[in-house]
Amino acid sequence: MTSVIVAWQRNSRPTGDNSAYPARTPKAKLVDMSTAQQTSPSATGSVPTLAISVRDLRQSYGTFEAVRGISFDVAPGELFALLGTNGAGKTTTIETLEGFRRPSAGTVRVFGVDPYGQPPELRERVDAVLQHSGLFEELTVAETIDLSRDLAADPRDRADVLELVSLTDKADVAIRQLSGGQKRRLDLALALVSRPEVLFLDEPTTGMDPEARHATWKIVSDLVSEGVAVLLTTHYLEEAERLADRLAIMHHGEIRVEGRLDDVLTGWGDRIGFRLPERVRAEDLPDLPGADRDVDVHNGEPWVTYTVTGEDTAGRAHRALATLLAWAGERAVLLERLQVRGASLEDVFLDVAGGGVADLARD
Ligand SMILES: Nc1ncnc2c1ncn2[C@@H]1O[C@H](COP(=O)(O)OP(=O)(O)OP(=O)(O)O)[C@@H](O)[C@H]1O
Repeated sequence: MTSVIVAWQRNSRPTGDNSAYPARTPKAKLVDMSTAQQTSPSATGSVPTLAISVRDLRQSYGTFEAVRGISFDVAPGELFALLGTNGAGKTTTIETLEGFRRPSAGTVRVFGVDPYGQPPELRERVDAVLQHSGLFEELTVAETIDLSRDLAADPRDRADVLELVSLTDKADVAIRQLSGGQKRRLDLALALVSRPEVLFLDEPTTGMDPEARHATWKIVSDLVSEGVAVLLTTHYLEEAERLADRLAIMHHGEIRVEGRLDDVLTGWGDRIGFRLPERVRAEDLPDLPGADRDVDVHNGEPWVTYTVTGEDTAGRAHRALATLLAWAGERAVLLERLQVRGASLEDVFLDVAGGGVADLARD
């Protein structure tokens, strides 16, 4: 009985729910991960090729609409990163996919099945690292893992799981004595015990030191290589850059940008930047063909950025740079710390957070 409570608590949201939680029950069926995704039928009897499918999802808390008509898919062996500003609706989306909330409108499917209430055919195949883990503070690490193992049909060995997350030397330590980052690693360990085919990771590396974070990235990429579908939310953009096959950026409940990282960054243009020379006024800077100019303050210094977007970005950035260098040469102006670079995910994110971006790179 205790183990059921632990598993339920570990996957539950503590407050403010808008629907009753379905209690988790012990897992009973053995799942062969190598074949399950090809052979498990959907509710309609067809063989779904998508692990996760979200269509026109809307989710409201009372009169407040937290998720406003989003759609995306995740295939087996793919990691999809859901990024976004605070309160954008990422956790709400994951909780809906986990089966904790019924959509206000639209549909969500996991292997073709409606996840609401965590139906038995999905319990075997899905696990999560949620933002609020709900570990029992008085239990040891080993006892906690064992309780999760009791619920799994084909659990990983306790020693293997502990080694995977580098908690072997903490096996006999009580949860209350773990650091925040160690607790997060234990959360991940618990999600790995049951060998899930779909893994929801809601800010899984928050509180981890850089080494633990890198180790977690390796674990997650190995899982994806083995065919696991992962839906990740994170505020660490580097994490998304390292792990994501595709990503979406949410803002105010909507997906504003979606696509493969390379496509998104290419669509966001190239940047030519330099420190504003002392004897040049911002209004005296040249207009460069096909480039938008912006002057602001970076690290306390005036900084000029020309952004080139649209068709043939590379060619136009090249021509803009040539024009700029000719202008500087004619005036004997030195362009300090001159740089030409592609857009970063941070550029895209900040544009989205600042509003005013057009949807781009949508599949
Ligand atoms: N139980 C709830 N009752 C009412 N409003 C809620 C509830 N849960 C979330 N919200 C609101 O819904 C919006 C989306 O919240 P959500 O937690 O999904 O965002 P998020 O993208 O995960 O944010 P963060 O990055 O800060 O974790 C927020 O405005 C939040 O205040």
